[in-house]
Amino acid sequence: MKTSFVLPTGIEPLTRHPNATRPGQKIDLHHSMCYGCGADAEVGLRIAVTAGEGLTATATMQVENWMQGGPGVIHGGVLSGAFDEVMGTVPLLLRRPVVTGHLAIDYAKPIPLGSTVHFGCEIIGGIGRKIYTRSYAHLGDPDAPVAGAHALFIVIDLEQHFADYRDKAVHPS
Ligand SMILES: CCCCCCCCCC(=O)SCCNC(=O)CCNC(=O)[C@H](O)C(C)(C)COP(=O)(O)OP(=O)(O)OC[C@H]1O[C@@H](n2cnc3c(N)ncnc32)[C@H](O)[C@@H]1OP(=O)(O)O
Repeated sequence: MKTSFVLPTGIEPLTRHPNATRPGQKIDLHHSMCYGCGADAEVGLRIAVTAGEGLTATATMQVENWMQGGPGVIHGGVLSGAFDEVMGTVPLLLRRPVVTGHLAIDYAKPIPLGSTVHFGCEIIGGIGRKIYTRSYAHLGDPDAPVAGAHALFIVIDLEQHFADYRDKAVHPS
């Protein structure tokens, strides 16, 4: 798939944490009100990410009517959010909390409402606090991708990063 995302030189391989989610198991939620994965979010993608071997994962998302952009197809921003969620979850296999620094999406085919989108994702490697990932999406045939993505995630200190915003957090009612 065509992309203009350029990986830097010097990326080093990373190692799965010994206590990471086992292959075939669902990777823990960010939190239950997360737009990407939370079961309690008022509006959300409700994506479940399953750990694969090594630093890989898979996920699925149902394309619901509220996700419409062009007539009959998913909005590009929704798909972008889905890639962000999938790729942002995989670093949990390293047991390192991250936020997105840079996200790049390649849209190859329109995705119809009512589809099930299947995602594959892997961590490419890292440089210091920078973790590089790639992902692709298909509608049932992995040899026919409909979109792809790359992202740079930055490892954060979880408490410090959100310290100024926690009083705004919403909780399940
Ligand atoms: C785990 C908890 C639950 C999280 C839910 C995850 C949901 C899915 C993921 C998301 O959607 S997260 C939400 C969207 N992202 C953000 O809100 C992040 C907002 N940005 C920031 O908070 C800061 O810019 C950031 C923490 C990413 C970086 O700030 P820092 O001050 O910690 O680090 P710095 O700016 O020094 O950058 C660290 C390295 O990354 C590089 N970098 C940062 N942003 C970059 C960028 N956009 N492109 C390329 N490189 C970038 C930067 O050049 C530097 O490289 P070097 O180490 O080589 O000097």
